[in-house]
Amino acid sequence: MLRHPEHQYLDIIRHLLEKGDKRIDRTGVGTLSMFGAMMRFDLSDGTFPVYSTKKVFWKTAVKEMLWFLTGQTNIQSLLRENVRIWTDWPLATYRKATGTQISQEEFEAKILADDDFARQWGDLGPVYGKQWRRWLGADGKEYDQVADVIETLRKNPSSRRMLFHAWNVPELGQMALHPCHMTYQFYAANLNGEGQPRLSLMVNQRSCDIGLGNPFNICQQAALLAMVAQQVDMVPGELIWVGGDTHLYLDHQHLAETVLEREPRPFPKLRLTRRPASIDDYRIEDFEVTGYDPYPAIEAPVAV
Ligand SMILES: Nc1nc(=O)c2c([nH]1)NC[C@@H]1CN(c3ccc(C(=O)N[C@@H](CCC(=O)O)C(=O)O)cc3)CN21
Ligand SMILES: O=c1ccn([C@H]2C[C@H](O)[C@@H](COP(=O)(O)O)O2)c(=O)[nH]1
Repeated sequence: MLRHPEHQYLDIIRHLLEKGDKRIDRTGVGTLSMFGAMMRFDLSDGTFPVYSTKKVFWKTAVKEMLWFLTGQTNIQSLLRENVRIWTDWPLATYRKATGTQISQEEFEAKILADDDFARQWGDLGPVYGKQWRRWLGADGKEYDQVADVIETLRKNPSSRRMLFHAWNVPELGQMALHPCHMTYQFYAANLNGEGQPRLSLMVNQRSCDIGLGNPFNICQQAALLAMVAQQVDMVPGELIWVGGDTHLYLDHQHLAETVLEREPRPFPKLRLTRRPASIDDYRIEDFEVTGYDPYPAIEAPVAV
């Protein structure tokens, strides 16, 4: 039998536990780290790579991807979707600036209720959405990299220039966090053969939190590939994920040991229930996921 593709994830975790380079990182938590990791997932049969060895809240991850695609950078619109994974960063800024010890719940409630407060305290700076959809050029123009890739896929799908990038050097200092998943490069195959062309996506991620971030990143990147493929009348091929500094936070060792004790179960399938008019029109209800039967979730703190 073919080895379950989730073993690629488990192999990285095992490698980090056994051979990871121990260091203090920016957050002060400390990590076991390695440099240069790759995983490949064949999505051509509708597979949706949501790990099974811990429950992954895939809807939250896909909602984050939909939020990137809107071009927005304020957590208010994320909180409206009940996605709370980005609150810690503006919350830390607010606490530091005001000296108050407001709770996360109270802070989120204020962001939701008060637009002025949200404008002042809820913005993450020019992070992913801004760079993907409205990269500000030195010529003063805004560039929609996602729309450009989709147009090239339609007009010139053998192009080697189909990518978007978030590492906007002059704006790095204004971002709450530097981009982690940086380049999204597309590749179309079987352009002259029978049937629909196959679209693949390679993501280059400079920094990867293997316990919390990676499970989200893999399934949201697969969701993006499904959307773009549908928009250009192709079918998903492979998702190829390449990690730079790939690390396990030292307070995630229980997570690592628990997933390694579990035998992966089959990945679920993804079906898009309708064909929205453009890449801007997808909603979470369009994602139908069947056959997801994970082991229980594993709680772990996020390093801020
Ligand atoms: N240290 C760190 N790791 C990350 O993965 C990460 C960052 N920082 N900063 C920016 C974003 C925020 N991300 C996050 C943040 C939190 C969770 C998290 O807590 N996940 C839990 C609960 C999910 C939920 O409540 O819906 C999980 O079990 O997956 C996941 C991704 C990914 N990114
Ligand atoms: O989508 C994401 C976003 C963030 N991460 C992780 C990777 C690192 O652990 C931190 C970012 O810290 P840096 O010091 O800027 O590298 O967030 C992720 O895995 N996935």
